[in-house]
Amino acid sequence: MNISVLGCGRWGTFLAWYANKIGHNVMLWGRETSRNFIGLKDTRRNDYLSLPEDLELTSSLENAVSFTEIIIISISAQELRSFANRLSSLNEIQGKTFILCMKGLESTSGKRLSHVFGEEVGKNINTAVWVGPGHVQDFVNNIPNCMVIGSDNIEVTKKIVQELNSDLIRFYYGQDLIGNEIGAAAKNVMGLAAGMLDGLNYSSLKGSLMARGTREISRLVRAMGGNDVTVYGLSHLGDFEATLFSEHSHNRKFGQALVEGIEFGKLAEGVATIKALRKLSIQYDVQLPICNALFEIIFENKNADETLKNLFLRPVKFEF
Ligand SMILES: NC(=O)C1=CN([C@@H]2O[C@H](COP(=O)(O)OP(=O)(O)OC[C@H]3O[C@@H](n4cnc5c(N)ncnc54)[C@H](OP(=O)(O)O)[C@@H]3O)[C@@H](O)[C@H]2O)C=CC1
Ligand SMILES: O=C(CO)COP(=O)(O)O
Repeated sequence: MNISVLGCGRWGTFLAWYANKIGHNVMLWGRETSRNFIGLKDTRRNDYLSLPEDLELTSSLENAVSFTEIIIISISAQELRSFANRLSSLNEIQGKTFILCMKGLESTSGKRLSHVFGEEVGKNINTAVWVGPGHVQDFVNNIPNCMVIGSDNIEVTKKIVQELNSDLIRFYYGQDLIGNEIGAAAKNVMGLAAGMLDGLNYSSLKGSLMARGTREISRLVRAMGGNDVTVYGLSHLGDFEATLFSEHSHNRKFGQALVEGIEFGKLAEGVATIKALRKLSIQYDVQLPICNALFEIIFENKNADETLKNLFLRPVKFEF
């Protein structure tokens, strides 16, 4: 079938490459002035992969939307609202299925991305999310992984999975949008913490971070009406290897660079997500001590070593 991908950064370009590889006709959209887009047009490659000749590139949003019934979006999460607003002016979006391949929450409101998208584009469209572990560098070397696709409509979820499943990506049907979206966004925040631990020579603490981080996020998901078990699935815990341990993770590298006093220039979604989680922590009256410590380090310039060590001074409590 025809598939369009909107967003030609690291992940969007991979998604287009993947959809083409498994047999779909693909159109990849990027902004006309985008360095990513211009580079792809000129060389048909980026730092990670080469695009086959039959994959179409366009900078016309109208063309990309008219091309297909299934449209994948992968841009910076904080830009989704304005981008969705732009899409909402196109009549062609009516009745189509959009798949959000992003990991974040709106930093000013704490809203999930499917919520933000729905607010801007209205009701007469289907929205799904596609999250879970995976780095371009691994997939293009034929190393498979498992991911999850979820929506509010199981028939929509099944149809997307049927079109996108392959021996490179095994999909599971998501059953809990709240858990999948909060989990996917929050794993980036845990990735920032992991990078700080690496930079401070406390890498051995990453096991504890995994145990206490999942617990903290599962409390929030439950308070928000989701299923706390989802946090232990592919969208959160299942993504820890790719984020807390991988040399490819931008969030982990951001955290490490921060404590080493180096600037990290690439998109680390977890940074904006920390602000969203702080809002949700207050709104739902759930304590998020790890996220809170990261807020203090990143936005209040507190000393990372001391602030992380302070987590040890909290009162003793039951594990579960
Ligand atoms: N396993 C997974 O599920 C993975 C998911 N991701 C997620 O994918 C998302 C994108 O990450 P990544 O590709 O690494 O980021 P990049 O920075 O590489 O790409 C971001 C893209 O967003 C585009 N963009 C930004 N603002 C706008 C806007 N207002 N309108 C249209 N396009 C815009 C940029 O355009 P331009 O080219 O013009 O700069 C760029 O192409 C993130 O949410 C990330 O968490 C990332 C990796 C793996
Ligand atoms: O989501 C990802 C892996 O699943 C990518 O993580 P980073 O954005 O930290 O590189």
